[in-house]
Amino acid sequence: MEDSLEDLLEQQDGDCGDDNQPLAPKAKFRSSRMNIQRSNVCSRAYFVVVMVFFHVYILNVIGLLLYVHYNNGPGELVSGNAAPSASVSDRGTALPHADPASSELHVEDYSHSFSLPRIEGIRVGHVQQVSLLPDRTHEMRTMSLKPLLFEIPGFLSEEECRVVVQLAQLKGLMESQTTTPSKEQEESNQPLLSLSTEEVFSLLDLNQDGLLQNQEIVSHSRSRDGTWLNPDNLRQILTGLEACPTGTMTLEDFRHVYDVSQRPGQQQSGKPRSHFKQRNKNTWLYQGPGSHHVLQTLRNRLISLTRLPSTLVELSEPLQVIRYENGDFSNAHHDSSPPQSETTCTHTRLAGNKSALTEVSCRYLTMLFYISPVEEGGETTFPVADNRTYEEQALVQDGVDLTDTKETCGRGNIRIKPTVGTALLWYNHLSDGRGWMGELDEYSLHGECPVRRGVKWMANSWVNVDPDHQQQARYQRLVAKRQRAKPGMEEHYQPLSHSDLHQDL
Ligand SMILES: O=C(O)CCC(=O)C(=O)O
Ligand SMILES: [Fe+2]
Repeated sequence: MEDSLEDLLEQQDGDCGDDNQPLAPKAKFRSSRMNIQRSNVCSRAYFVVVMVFFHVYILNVIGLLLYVHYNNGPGELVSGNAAPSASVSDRGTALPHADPASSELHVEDYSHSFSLPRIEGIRVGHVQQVSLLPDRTHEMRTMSLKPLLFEIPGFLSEEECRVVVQLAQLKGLMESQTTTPSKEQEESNQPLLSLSTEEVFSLLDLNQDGLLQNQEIVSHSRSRDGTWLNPDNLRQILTGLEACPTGTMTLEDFRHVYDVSQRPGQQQSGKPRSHFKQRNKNTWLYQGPGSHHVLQTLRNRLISLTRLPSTLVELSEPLQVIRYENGDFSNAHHDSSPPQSETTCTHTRLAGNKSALTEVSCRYLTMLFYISPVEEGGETTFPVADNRTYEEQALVQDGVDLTDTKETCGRGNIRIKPTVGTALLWYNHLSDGRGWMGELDEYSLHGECPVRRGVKWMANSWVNVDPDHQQQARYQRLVAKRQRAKPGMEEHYQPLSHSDLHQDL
């Protein structure tokens, strides 16, 4: 009986085909037990279990691949060709276009996949090597963590700086000046800068066609920061414009609306007037295809360094070039605005139905370039960088106002000397914790100390992002659609918002 069982087991073992060696007689019984176990291993149930695990594993791998695909793919659709991390070629590249077929997708279907990379600061003083040019690396030093601020010496060569200055001079600069309003001015609601109605009209009329268009007025939303037109003026002018049957406003129409908006008691906002003060001359340089290769290079380096989607950068404001003369300065301010339900971003306004809301600048990050040597003064100050807490009231201590760079420049936490070719990069907003732009980083407060000797040239590159990512997606879809509707326009393509209002060089 035992023999026949053993025979049977040995036969099964043989079926497995892995051990047909003759066994020594003493080991025979033990070997039979082992054979029983082996025969279990080869059973159908075991085979089924292995196959189930195998299939589950394969399904997991496929699921993971699909997840990665759908998280990257649509992001690129909205964002265009993300530039390769910090290694972009120094030549200007063609403007990437959204894939027409994919852009038919519903906005909400892919809005979750937006993501804005951030450079790691590690700690103050940390230096990282970045490769922006094929033949050299740059050192990027962390200056503060609140805000996340970096300094990159030699970001531009001296020759590139000269080109940018010359392009700005060729284009021509516009005066930008605000003065401290006196108490009486505040009370009587006089404009911050006494400009005649004709002068205000002319400043607003960017294309100088003798008519004001809606776009021209809304592009001045920066006046919310205290330049020569305050938000109440702006709202009243916009309302007046909307009432014009032609959709444009002549000087006569404007005179009526503007003069009324200047009368005491007409200011609707109860908010205190901004104390932002500045004096400089500035202009805007388009950086898209067809522009000077140095301007394109600059933008490509920004994309490369920040790893931001290139379309996002390409749809942002043009390069602002500023000239500060002796005594010129800008008081401490934020370049961007806090996300609020009663405001909307200027740059995405064309895609929105939020025309009743106040338009504000939405700038995820600032890149500031020093493009000339400065003999003395002109430092960039970050008065509260890396402070333990931020409180607006604490900015004024013992009668000393830290936002008043004219008086208190030396007291700021960080003061950066302008060195030709150096770039500063900082994030104006925190992350929302989901990879998109969140709250305004209050610590990004900064200003410019008065130029004491010589002239200072600098440039600002702002990357515009709408905190409402669906609105940003709608805007980018609209631009892509407009591009498709104008085949052959690629060579001369300009972003819809700001560049439409500034002549191309
Ligand atoms: O010139 C500087 O150092 C700062 C300028 C600035 O903050 C600005 O233009 O927004
Ligand atoms: Fe600024």
